[in-house]
Amino acid sequence: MGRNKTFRGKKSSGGGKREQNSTKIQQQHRNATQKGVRGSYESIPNENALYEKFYKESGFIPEEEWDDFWSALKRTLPTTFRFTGSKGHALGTMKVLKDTYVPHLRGIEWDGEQVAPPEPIPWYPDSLAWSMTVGKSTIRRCPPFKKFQNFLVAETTVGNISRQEAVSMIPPLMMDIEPHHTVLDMCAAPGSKTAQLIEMVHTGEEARVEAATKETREGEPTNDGDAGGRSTGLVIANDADYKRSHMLIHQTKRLNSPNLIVTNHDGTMFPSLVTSAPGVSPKEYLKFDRILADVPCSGDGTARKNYSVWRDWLPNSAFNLHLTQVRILVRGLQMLKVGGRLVYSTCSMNPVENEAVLAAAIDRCGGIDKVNLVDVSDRLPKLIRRPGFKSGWKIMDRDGVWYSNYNEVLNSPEEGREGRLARIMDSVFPTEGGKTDDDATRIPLERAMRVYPHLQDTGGFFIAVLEKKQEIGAVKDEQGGATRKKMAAVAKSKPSTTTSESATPAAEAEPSTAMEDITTATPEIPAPTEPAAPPSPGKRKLEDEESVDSTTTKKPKTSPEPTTEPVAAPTTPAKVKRGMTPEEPFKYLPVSHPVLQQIFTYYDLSPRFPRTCFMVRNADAHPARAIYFTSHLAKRILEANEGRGVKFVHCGVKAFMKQDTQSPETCPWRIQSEGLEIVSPWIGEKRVVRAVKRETVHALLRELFPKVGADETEEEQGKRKEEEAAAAAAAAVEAVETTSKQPEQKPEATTEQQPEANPPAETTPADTPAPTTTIDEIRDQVARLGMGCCVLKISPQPGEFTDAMVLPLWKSRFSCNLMLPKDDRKAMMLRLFDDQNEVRDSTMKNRAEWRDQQVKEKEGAVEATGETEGEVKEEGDVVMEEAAA
Ligand SMILES: C[S@@+](CC[C@H](N)C(=O)[O-])C[C@H]1O[C@@H](n2cnc3c(N)ncnc32)[C@H](O)[C@@H]1O
Repeated sequence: MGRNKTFRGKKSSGGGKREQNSTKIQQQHRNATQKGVRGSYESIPNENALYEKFYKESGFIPEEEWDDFWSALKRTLPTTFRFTGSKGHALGTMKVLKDTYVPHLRGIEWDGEQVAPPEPIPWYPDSLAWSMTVGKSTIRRCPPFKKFQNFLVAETTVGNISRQEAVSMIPPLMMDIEPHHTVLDMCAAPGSKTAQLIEMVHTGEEARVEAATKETREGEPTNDGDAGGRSTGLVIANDADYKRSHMLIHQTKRLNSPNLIVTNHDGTMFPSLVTSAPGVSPKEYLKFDRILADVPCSGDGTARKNYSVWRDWLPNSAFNLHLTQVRILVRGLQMLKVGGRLVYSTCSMNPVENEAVLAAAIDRCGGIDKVNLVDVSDRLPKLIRRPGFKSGWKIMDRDGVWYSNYNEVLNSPEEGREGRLARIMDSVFPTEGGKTDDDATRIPLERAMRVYPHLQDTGGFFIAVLEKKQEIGAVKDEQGGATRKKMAAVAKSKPSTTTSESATPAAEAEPSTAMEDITTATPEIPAPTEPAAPPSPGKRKLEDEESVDSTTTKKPKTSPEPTTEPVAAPTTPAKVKRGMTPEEPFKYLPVSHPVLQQIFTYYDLSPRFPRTCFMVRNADAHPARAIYFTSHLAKRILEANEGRGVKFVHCGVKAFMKQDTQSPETCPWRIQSEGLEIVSPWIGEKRVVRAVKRETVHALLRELFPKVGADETEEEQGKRKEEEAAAAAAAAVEAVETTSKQPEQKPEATTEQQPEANPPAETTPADTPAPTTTIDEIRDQVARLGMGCCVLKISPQPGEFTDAMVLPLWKSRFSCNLMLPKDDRKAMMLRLFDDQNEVRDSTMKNRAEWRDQQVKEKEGAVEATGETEGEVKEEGDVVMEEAAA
């Protein structure tokens, strides 16, 4: 790295004179990108004269590579996906792909052509990310691919696989996250990278927890600071858009991380978070070990999947975003610990949004003595990339006129400065050009990484790793220079009609305190206002969004004017827009709370388990429905910042849910499947069922209510049928609730580029005979258990499973039931047993007959679903209702 980049671009015509052909180009562009054109990707021509001119004439791409670059940009992007979850789990699922599916997908010829099987992405560690180029129609019609697709869909639905663009996976890999790190993801929605960050914080956790549980259990006091082997780090995922911050919750939910907080703030003014206890003076503030600033950008590197780039791309989109990008980066650097790392990334290839942003932000923070770029050229050696530009880039305006420096802009015809050029700041131009390589003040911009579509058949991307060397102190004022003042005045007098107004607030609107270093300034939090309406133009096309919205032409919502006033502790939730729900408060339960005590006793929970981290979401701190678990640090932050106006949107994993029970000896708090991995290592043997056999798991998956216990008397049979009918009714209501609870936004799993939305089990005839299975191995154990919730622990054994597993089980009087969502059940049957059969409910017929009889007897007085009234039904779990004892 380090070669000075030269550009072959057409020389600027002096003072920015309009090129002769600019009007023609503009007209061509307008014709090709008529506003309001809607339609499928295929119906939009992959043409945009200005876009082509910009990249061709700029010289960013070496001439000999131009044809490859340009044709790659026009090709459909390969489908790429990543195995998610804890590393052991992800590796296990990946192994199924590798060993079971890929061998059957090799050497296939379809419609007279060789079809390539999926391949691991060469630079992604442990082969956990894969790519495939096979077309949709082949997937739909070619049986081995169709079967493979069923596997992909099932695993994506349950969250073991995430579709994510290959280049988007790079920034987290550059962050070197450790399990104790505090991490901030400043612009996080929809959350593909947040998911990676969370996975990284939890690296090695399973083994650490297992080791911790093997330590002496008896007589150890509850230790508040002891995480029982759990990771002590934290991820704060933030997005300025309220709705999108909720997409983050959906996207990260499957990871069940108690070490995650979701916030909703404008990243340019992200509030300083207090970590010291209330009343402690001086206050202590959170600084981050790692920050990701995956900022809003023009997205011109996403043209292969985002047709709006072809339709709408204009060079001035980048000018509009540049200032917001600089501000987000500067704010991130302020909040970074000395020695900490910040990764800056965009899916744009334009230096205005990349190198120019880095140079401006580093300059504002005091130069490379304070913040420098890290040389990561030895990282991910199989990733082919190009170095960042040292200098030499030029700026093109919307008429296709090139400018080499800011003077050319200032000296351009009057109409330019007052109108079409008003948003060009001097910081979009190179500043390092005059410096030699050994100049101690030179910012080594070449240490950044540029990824181009033609290099490894990906999208375009930009990544830079920054390290904070010293505290920053007060940052330079962006309005300081005379030219900038002039620019700001122009911008102020002439409100923009472009799409990025709120993304580029006039410089003077920014509260200076928000830009001061938090070690030297009184931290301020913008007063609670309506949920921040973010600058939308930079919203990168979601990996999961296949809607046809433009990223560059959408009229943004207006951001509320920020205020620098310190916030008096609000007693009521912030006012919210219609249709948005105010967040419930987070209230931690004292260990002595009778409900917690009941839970601890019933499950014989180890005293080593961090008992102080259970909380509820209501102002009365009343455990009415759900009890959540969070990490210690999340608790500290939520409590220390209560009443400071910080917009916490989400935190905590549901650990226990309230269940209606008629039997007094049954604990009404069942372990929620989300919290199973957290709680199960610490519960006592009296609520554990142990198994090793594959057939036991298969039988429990295939049969909804396997019978347990001895032969029943007639009276017992009646009771069992009563229980099962109630359970079936509950499950029916649950299914309805689960469907209606789907969030509005599509999760990543349900995209157009997703392997065909062609649900496997419903539409695919079973191609495997129903095996004979039995739960004999656990029948007696289950029969001896008291009714209610317990966990099934499956240990690895030669010839059976190779990995340990834990599953939630509900023991009724005469039957048991794996409390798994339907999708999880199906995915497991396919993954573990290659079984596409429907789940069986052999008691259904009996129950239906019995219920009909009851209904007749009561003259229709009892509606099946009415029997579940008052019961808590939670998304994803099959709720079991106990029969009256
Ligand atoms: C490129 S997307 C982020 C993609 C995300 N990192 C991922 O991997 O899924 C940019 C995001 O920034 C958000 N955004 C825009 N302006 C922002 C601001 N001033 N502060 C914080 N977030 C902002 C947008 O709502 C959008 O969700």
